[in-house]
Formats: sequence, structure tokens, C-alpha cells
Amino acid sequence: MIFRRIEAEIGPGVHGVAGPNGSGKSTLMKCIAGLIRPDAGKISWEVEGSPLKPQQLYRQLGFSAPYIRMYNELSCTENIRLVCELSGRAVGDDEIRAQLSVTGLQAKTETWYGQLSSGQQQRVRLVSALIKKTPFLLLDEPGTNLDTAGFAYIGSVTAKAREEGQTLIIASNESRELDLCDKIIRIK
Ligand SMILES: Nc1ncnc2c1ncn2[C@@H]1O[C@H](COP(=O)(O)OP(=O)(O)OP(=O)(O)O)[C@@H](O)[C@H]1O
Repeated sequence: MIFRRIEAEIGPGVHGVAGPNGSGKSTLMKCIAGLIRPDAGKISWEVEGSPLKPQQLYRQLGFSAPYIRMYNELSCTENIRLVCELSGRAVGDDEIRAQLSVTGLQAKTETWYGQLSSGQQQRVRLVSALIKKTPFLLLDEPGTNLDTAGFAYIGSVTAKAREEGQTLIIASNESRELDLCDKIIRIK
């Protein structure tokens, strides 16, 4: 058993999940995203007062984490298009290129994902989670491998989430990421 006595109601705003290495931040994020089913307990989601079934969740959720894999031999645009199609949200290539440009990847939109640097790959993963404009957004260690300019993008994501009433959860043990959050859940 990794967790005991977790009880939380998380609404719109920017929330942090903090804790040392191995404390279970990523595991909790995967449980919240429905990628791991807890042995006991319940996680439920609501949009505008209506409960979501697990199969409906994927259309309402953006998820980014350093361990999410993308196809090395597809371009950035193709990878993001695929993620959008799989989650049932059609997004045009022009919009995908525009969002990649916001992160500074305007010259890399047609480059194979496998030919990008680790920080550039992290930017693509973030765009793939954000482009669907979902009410729920889970970002596991969003600042991984990002330089100052890349990290400023995370700041703009949190500001936008607050403005638009998104529910954003950031898991991290880095103060620069946790400082962006309004409330923090600490795992001991
Ligand atoms: N697939 C798995 N099977 C079994 N145990 C796992 C699995 N994934 C993680 N664990 C264990 O669960 C615990 C929590 O891991 P988790 O990755 O959630 O921690 P974390 O807080 O995100 O760590 P970090 O800060 O290093 O990213 C660790 O002890 C880890 O070894």
C-alpha cells in the first residue's frame, strides 16, 4: 500500500502535489487520471455538477509527464494530432503549429520528435496536454529540462488556468513549480 487517508476535494485553480522522491506524487497523478486503479477508495470527477464516467474522462483531461512517450519517427505536429484524435478532440494542424510556436518550436513543427532535445520534447508533451483546452489538466513535473524561457511558458499556463477556471494539478518537488500553485497537498 502506498497511500493511506487521502481525502481531498479539488476544484478550479492551481493545485500542487508535493513530496520527496518516491513519496507517490506520480502514482497519485496516475490514479487521478484513471491510468492506475486504486485497490480501495474512490476518485470521482464532475463537470458543471454532472459526474463523469471513466470513459468520458479522457476527453476532459490533459496530462503531461516526463515519462509519457511519443513516437520518435513522427513529427511534432503528427504526434500532437494523434493525441488529439485519440481523445476525440479534432484540432487542425494550423492550431497545432501555432501552439508549438508559442513554446518557441516554430522551426521544429515538422521535425521528428526523436530528433529534438529533451527540453524541446518536454515542450511538445506540454502542448499535447494543453491544446485540447480541457477543464482538467494534470502536469507531472512540468518544468523538467526546461530553461528559463520554457519555464515562463509554465507560468503563463498557470495564469491562464486561473483566468479560465480550469482545475490544474502540478506534481513536483521543485520550489519554482510549487511557487506557481495556490494550494499544496503534501505527501509524507
Ligand atoms: N509500476 C510500479 N510498480 C511498483 N511500484 C512502483 C511503480 N511505480 C512506482 N512505484 C513505487 O511507488 C513509489 C512511489 O513512486 P512515484 O513515482 O509515485 O513517486 P514520486 O513521488 O513521483 O517520485 P519522484 O519525485 O522520484 O518522481 C516508489 O516507491 C516507487 O518505487
